[in-house]
Amino acid sequence: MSSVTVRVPAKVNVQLSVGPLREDGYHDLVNVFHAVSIFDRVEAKESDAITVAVEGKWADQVPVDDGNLAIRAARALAKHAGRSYGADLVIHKEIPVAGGMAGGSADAAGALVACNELWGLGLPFEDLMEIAGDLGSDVPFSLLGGTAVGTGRGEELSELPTGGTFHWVFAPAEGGLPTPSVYAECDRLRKESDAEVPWPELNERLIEALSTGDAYALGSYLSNDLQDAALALRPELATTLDAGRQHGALGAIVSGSGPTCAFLAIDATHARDLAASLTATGAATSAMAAHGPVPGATLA
Ligand SMILES: C[C@@](CO)(OP(=O)(O)O)[C@H](O)COP(=O)(O)OP(=O)(O)OC[C@H]1O[C@@H](n2ccc(N)nc2=O)[C@H](O)[C@@H]1O
Ligand SMILES: Nc1ncnc2c1ncn2[C@@H]1O[C@H](COP(=O)(O)OP(=O)(O)O)[C@@H](O)[C@H]1O
Repeated sequence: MSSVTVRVPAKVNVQLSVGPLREDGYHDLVNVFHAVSIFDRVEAKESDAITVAVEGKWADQVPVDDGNLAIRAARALAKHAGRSYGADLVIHKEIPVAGGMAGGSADAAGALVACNELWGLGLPFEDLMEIAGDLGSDVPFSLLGGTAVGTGRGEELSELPTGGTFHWVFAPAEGGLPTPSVYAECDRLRKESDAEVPWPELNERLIEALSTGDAYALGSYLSNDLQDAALALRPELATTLDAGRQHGALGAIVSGSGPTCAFLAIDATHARDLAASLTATGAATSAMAAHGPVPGATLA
């Protein structure tokens, strides 16, 4: 087999509850992931060494050395298999980079599936999920897809039933927001306000809205404990969120650590109109309509 291609989705967090800072520098989360129809493609071609090339709009913002999460995933898989393998990885990016949509995690998951196939390892999904959890907190969800709640760092996943399809608009923002900086700002703001840090709990009404496919209810229950931190670091995002609400978004939220803003639309037509309004009014430089849930990393 000379080449394998895997399609892997972006994610939005419909609930992101952040617990206290742990000894290991992470936070315990209740993190409800929802995979959406913005995809990277990871191609793996036979080679003597493990290399990566990146194509697409944000390619220049992605490292092509061992800092690339797809390279790290391929190396982790080869180590797990107990021998050296090669693969020329080519990533076709559509997921905003450092945008709070798990773009790097998606490519790591894509590389695991592509190299497992290219190298004929035949490792079961459970093995890939375990390797994924060591690569990053979001990587297991990029493999699984659909809608799921992550606990621990976010890597311990339980699938959630979703009734029907939800329609979204995502407005990427220029420049990234480093995830560690947003978590650190969240801790700083909490320390400053001397607020009691509640233990994260799953919002049962949000789960009900997901399972019944009730977009109006879901829009009212969207929550992200990192949003205040993202807005403190990037205050201009508040204007983008307000613009989406003014154009009828059922919910408006920073996606994960940001800076991408996510808007829940009424249906596909409203999503298309909302994306057009956000760019036409200058509230966003670009906007992408998408839907969810969609499957995780899948052989194309
Ligand atoms: C915030 C979220 C929401 O899904 O994703 P993004 O919005 O960035 O995509 C995730 O928690 C990001 O997941 P991921 O980007 O895989 O994080 P990791 O590589 O595991 O960790 C990067 C850094 O984020 C912080 N981190 C991450 C996860 C966690 N539960 N607590 C943390 O404090 C730590 O500073 C850590 O060093
Ligand atoms: N394959 C990759 N795609 C995107 N970013 C990557 C990749 N590999 C490493 N990175 C690095 O990871 C950082 C976080 O990227 P990403 O995972 O897209 O952000 P987020 O965690 O906000 O979703 C980027 O700034 C980039 O330097």
